[in-house]
Amino acid sequence: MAEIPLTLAEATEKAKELRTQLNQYAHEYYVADKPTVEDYVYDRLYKELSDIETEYPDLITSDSPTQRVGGKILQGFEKVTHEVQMYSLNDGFSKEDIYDFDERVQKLAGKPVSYCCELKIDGLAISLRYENGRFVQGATRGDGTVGENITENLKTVKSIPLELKKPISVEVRGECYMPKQSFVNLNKEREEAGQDVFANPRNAAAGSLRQLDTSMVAKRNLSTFLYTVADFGPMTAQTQFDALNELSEIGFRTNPEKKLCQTIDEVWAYIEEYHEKRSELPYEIDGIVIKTNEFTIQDELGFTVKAPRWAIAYKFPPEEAQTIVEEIEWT
Ligand SMILES: NC(=O)c1cnc(OC2CCCC2)nc1N
Repeated sequence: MAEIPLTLAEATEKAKELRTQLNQYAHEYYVADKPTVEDYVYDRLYKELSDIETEYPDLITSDSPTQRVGGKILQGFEKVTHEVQMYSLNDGFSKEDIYDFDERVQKLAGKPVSYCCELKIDGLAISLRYENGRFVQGATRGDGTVGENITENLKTVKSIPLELKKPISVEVRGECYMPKQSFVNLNKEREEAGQDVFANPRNAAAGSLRQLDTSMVAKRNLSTFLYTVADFGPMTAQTQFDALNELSEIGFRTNPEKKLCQTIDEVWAYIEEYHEKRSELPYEIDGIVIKTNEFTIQDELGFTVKAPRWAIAYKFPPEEAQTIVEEIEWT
């Protein structure tokens, strides 16, 4: 039976209800990795909202899930200057490098230091700015000072919230990456279409975010892990570990494998643990990032021109990265 058309007032109310419900389901699926409904439930509500928006285009809002599919053809990417520089990391390649780092930090800090250890996601660094809870700008790292405005492309990345859980103004940074399985599927498609394949998931993510057709980006199944707060706004975390939890509380996807270590021996054990586990992860990592946990100590130690003195990236031996992807291709 044909639905009786809604009045504008009914449609306005219904659209708001559907948006809230759909955005909650999308958060559970793409951010929390804990979906509570089957896809068909989401799809049915999505169609209901899409039909209302077709009937009443004025009801379309920037945080409507229908805006995630892209559809804009960009002319190019404008430049963005990062108010807070996006630093890179000094690298370590051996156990000795990591223990030397600990010695330097303990000496500079002049007191016991705890470390927040994080998997080093092998993707593309991005910066996201929110005003009163709304996503207003997304940019690449570029050279650390000037990056490219890729806001429209990032709006199609489902794990990036268009609206935070609190109406706060913050700037956060993290990694945009392509999951291993999505990488394998994309290369299979490209091979069948006679196109060049991507060498690795990082290149595939970078290539996807450079697309000028935003509907292409929407199809690439990119995801994110956020790990830095550049502008805290009203956020209160005093340590890196708490900041990661606070990022998650306001709606961002953060990596669940983080560990707070009280000694460098614990750090080294964590490095060995994930050197073993990396092939089982659904995304590529190229090492482990070790950060002094307390922000007071980070402030004391500060930065060199390019990188913080209070962090180091332990890099896994590169040759294994290739094997990991080859193994995946045969599954
Ligand atoms: N690829 C990563 O997963 C990653 C990269 N960088 C950082 O922290 C840097 C950022 C600026 C100072 C410390 N953390 C990470 N987890």
